[in-house]
Amino acid sequence: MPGEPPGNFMHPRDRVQSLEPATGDDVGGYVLKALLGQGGFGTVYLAERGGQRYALKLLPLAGLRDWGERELLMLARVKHPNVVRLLGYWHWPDQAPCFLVVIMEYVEGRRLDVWAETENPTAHAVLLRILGVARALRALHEGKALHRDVKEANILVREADGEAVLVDLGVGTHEDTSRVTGGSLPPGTRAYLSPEAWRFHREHGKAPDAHYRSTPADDVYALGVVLYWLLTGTKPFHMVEGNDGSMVRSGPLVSARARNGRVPEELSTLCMRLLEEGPEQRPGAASLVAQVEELLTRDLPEWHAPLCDFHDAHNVTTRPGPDADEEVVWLNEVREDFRPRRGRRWPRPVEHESTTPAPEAVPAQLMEAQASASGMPDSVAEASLPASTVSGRPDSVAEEPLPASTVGLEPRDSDSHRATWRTAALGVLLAVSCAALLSAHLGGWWMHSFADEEGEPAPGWKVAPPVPPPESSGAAVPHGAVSTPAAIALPTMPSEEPAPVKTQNPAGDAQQPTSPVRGRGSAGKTLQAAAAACALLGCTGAQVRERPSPEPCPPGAAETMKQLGINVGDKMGWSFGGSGNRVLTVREGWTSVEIVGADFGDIPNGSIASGRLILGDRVYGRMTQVRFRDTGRTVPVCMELLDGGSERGLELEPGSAPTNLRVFSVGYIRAVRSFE
Ligand SMILES: Nc1ncnc2c1ncn2[C@@H]1O[C@H](COP(=O)(O)OP(=O)(O)OP(=O)(O)O)[C@@H](O)[C@H]1O
Repeated sequence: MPGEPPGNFMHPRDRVQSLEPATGDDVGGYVLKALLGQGGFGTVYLAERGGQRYALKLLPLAGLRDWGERELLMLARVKHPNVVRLLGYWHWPDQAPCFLVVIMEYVEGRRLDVWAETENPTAHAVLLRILGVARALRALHEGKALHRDVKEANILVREADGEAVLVDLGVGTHEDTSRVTGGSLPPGTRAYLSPEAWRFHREHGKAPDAHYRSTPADDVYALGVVLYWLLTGTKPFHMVEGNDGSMVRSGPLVSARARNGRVPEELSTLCMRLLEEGPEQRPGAASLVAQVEELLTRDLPEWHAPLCDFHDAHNVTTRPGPDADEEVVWLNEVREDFRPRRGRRWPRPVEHESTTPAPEAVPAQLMEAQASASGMPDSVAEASLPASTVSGRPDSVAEEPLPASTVGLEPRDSDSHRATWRTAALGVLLAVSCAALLSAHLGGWWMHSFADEEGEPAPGWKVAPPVPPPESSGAAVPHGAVSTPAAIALPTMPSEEPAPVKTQNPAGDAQQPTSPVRGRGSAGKTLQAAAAACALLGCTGAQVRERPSPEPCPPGAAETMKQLGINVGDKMGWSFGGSGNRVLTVREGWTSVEIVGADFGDIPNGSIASGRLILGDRVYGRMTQVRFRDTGRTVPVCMELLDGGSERGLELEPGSAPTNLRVFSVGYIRAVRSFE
């Protein structure tokens, strides 16, 4: 559904949340197996019935009936292999219906952004997916319908045949349907809105009855944004606030090929045509299909080379430079000779655990081949999840900059510690096996050795710190420049390098420029987590750390996020301080992270999110305020920290101790309705 709920929208789901079913529940004979996605309006589950799998979308009836029925109408109208298929619907529960339940075919696959991040596709492969979406749009447009929310998150790449399937017609419209939205902007997601929609908003936004009427050219433009991101790893523009308060583009449009020299010229030209300023200059969907089909006949090598550089175990930085901030520039400016890194992530080598001598660096592609050949998991972030539940990032995020309230950085990318994934994985395996054995047999001893290493555990570490109920403090969640003990710890190991990071005050002010990081490779993390959890839990006997208690958002956070164009579930990158992907040491308490990768809604890239780190079975981050990088404006938000695999909280890295929590320095930050 829309990235941006319409007008003066009060979320009806808040009213029915307690009635909402959960995984494992039976909804009219369909057993909910897994959460596939939760958007601004509905919740989508993988469900099973009679051995068959389905996707069930639950939309609260209260207030959303129009939207739900609109989605039904749209789905019923369009029957196309590249559009998700409607199988039925009913109101649930039968006695006192609260939800519209839409039954759809289950598209087993990955979101387009996840697919791209994992596969590091070629121009040819990208074009095949664009062809599927173009065909879907052609069918919609020929049927006088518009999708109005074309974006990576609404395109699934079906595992079985690789076809792109368009989902979420919830804010689509048909020439016969009545208008549901208010306001001068159409529903949809800001980064994908056409220039003419923004122009209309600028010129007529203040008029009470102004209503932008979307056209097929809006869908085509949005597909252009998708294509541009697939080719370059960045959005064509960032929207920034202009002098008059309206949203304007951050700079001129740079061709896809200028951003990434691996993009074939003709494909770049096509992409730029989709992004033309004037709607009449863009091709219609039918013409687009024909042009794409024609381009697919090209057979030059450049069409079959990966568009981006591969991640490998150590290339977490791009190019060496006299100044590390060069990479920050890379993130924000035109780069002719650099590409974002994509492809399956590498197991992070566990340099300190492995005693194997470092082999020579192995080219990324070759390493990938080795990884596949051996059958070892090469992408743990995705290996253990149903494909379509793996969420990806909407922008080139996992490879970005940061500040932080951190100390104790442990470099991951040192040449002197190079090891292949094989030796690294073996190292982890051995370390974990040992950890498990030791914890089982020598728990007391280990606890003792911990005390030796860390000194007396800090008071309160034996149980997860209770989260004070919001009423108890008078404020729901601390925000503003309130400081709990700083989430800064001293380096714990002599081998750790001094932290090349800035420090921050509790309000989250960045005091030094940031250094960049790259996406985290996460294979082996389960094992590492096991080791770390064992270190923290098993060896201390009876203490079991659990998740922190749920908490509501700070007052005003939901409204503010809505105004900023951020919906519940939206994600962006975050980073703790330092240069590069790092394990670093933090403590519970107030902390700050940098929002990295792109603007998050209207929050500028590089702004500082602050909140608390809480130790449970993992380290949970609850961010309750954001300070804008450019204006210094501080607003309440409700966002949680996810790790690089989009799991809530940060995994404890080996070597964590109660007062010195070792975590990885980058991940995702997600807008939430409450802290669960
Ligand atoms: N038929 C399907 N098969 C598999 N996964 C699906 C299906 N429909 C939706 N999903 C997954 O669920 C996610 C949310 O679905 P959808 O976009 O329809 O919900 P929404 O509430 O409208 O979300 P949003 O407000 O974010 O757009 C999708 O991004 C996709 O990953």
